[in-house]
Amino acid sequence: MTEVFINGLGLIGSSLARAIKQKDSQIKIVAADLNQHALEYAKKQKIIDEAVGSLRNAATADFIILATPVDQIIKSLHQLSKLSLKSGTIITDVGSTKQQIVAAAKTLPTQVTFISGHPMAGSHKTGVTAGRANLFENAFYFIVAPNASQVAIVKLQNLLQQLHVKWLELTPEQHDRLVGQISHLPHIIAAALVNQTQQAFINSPLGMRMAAGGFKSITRIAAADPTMWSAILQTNATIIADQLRAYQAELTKIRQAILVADQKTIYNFFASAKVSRDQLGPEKIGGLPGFYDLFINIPDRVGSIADVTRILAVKKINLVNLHILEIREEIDGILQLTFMNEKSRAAAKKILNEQHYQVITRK
Ligand SMILES: NC(=O)c1ccc[n+]([C@@H]2O[C@H](COP(=O)([O-])OP(=O)(O)OC[C@H]3O[C@@H](n4cnc5c(N)ncnc54)[C@H](O)[C@@H]3O)[C@@H](O)[C@H]2O)c1
Ligand SMILES: O=C(O)C(=O)C[C@]1(C(=O)O)C=C[C@@H](O)C=C1
Repeated sequence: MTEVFINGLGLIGSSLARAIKQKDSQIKIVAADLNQHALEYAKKQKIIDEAVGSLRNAATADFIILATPVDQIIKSLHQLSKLSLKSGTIITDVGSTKQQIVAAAKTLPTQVTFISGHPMAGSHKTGVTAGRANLFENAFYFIVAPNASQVAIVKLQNLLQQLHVKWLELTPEQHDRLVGQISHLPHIIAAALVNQTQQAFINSPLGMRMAAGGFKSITRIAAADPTMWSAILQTNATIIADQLRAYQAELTKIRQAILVADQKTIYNFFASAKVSRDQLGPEKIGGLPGFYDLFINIPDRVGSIADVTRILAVKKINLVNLHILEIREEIDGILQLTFMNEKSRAAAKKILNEQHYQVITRK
């Protein structure tokens, strides 16, 4: 019988547990958490089979999932490296930063495999009661596994099959730069805006309560858990500091334009943001109907996208959407191809593989 050990049964850990049980109720889930209430609740709701005291009980597990705040994940990896674990165990984590976690995993014994993971969906809510099996549906799930075999990666993806995510492999540095910009920086901006607004209304406490949709949508994530976010910022400090500086420069630019009534700069500031934001797509990821995506690496040269669409057109494979995901300037682009159904996706995968394109999606 497959045994899964989860350390940290909050929003993310319990969502994974629910999805694993949905895939196969015979899989045994053992969990540890500092919060006894979380464990009792999970046991009662049959989200887990057994609650235990600590990581020391992970010795018989086939999979170990670390789902505590990032600083605690790093500590757990050091603890695990001193335990005698089952040979072939796959250890994974769900932490929001990767460079320090992957470095800490280097101390693990060679008979286990470490595959770092990061589901790119979640909530400002925390705890076991906020979790749900379809939290990550259609979201990206980053895999950072410089030393893992494809066989091990596929084993983990099979365990997490019910999540219905889009798998994408990144290096630790690519990962931390990417999420620094699209996740960590926005959380800092939201919290800073709430703090500054609070100060602005220090003598009129009802001021913030007057806020309508605008303030509420940009600050929803300021309600996120401070423990989790302190650990994230601490483990991605240099990258976030650079991104914050670039953001401050953008604020300085618009401040200057306002002061000198430079209407053209002000207009372009909003117009360029609107074009980019309009391309972002739907607000909600969890619960959307399934899309059939393929991700391929494309070389950074004129005509490379046209080459891909021509190959598909010759085979009469219809594309629903095509999107270039630029992760960093220096590396090749990633092209996201969306199809109407699985049959088209599979046919496209086959033909593009034959033409030596590197397909990076796994299902
Ligand atoms: N919240 C999100 O949107 C989101 C999304 C993706 C990834 N993540 C990452 O997932 C991880 C968990 O986040 P979450 O949102 O589930 O937080 P959470 O607060 O809901 O859950 C964390 C759980 O870990 C437990 N815990 C803390 N320290 C522990 C320790 N030393 N040993 C055992 N249990 C401990 C807490 O009691 C809690 O139940 C974090 O690393 C976070 O960066 C969060
Ligand atoms: O939806 C939210 O509330 C989130 O903040 C989720 C969110 C993010 O998008 O920044 C937060 C942290 C994670 O590491 C991944 C996802």
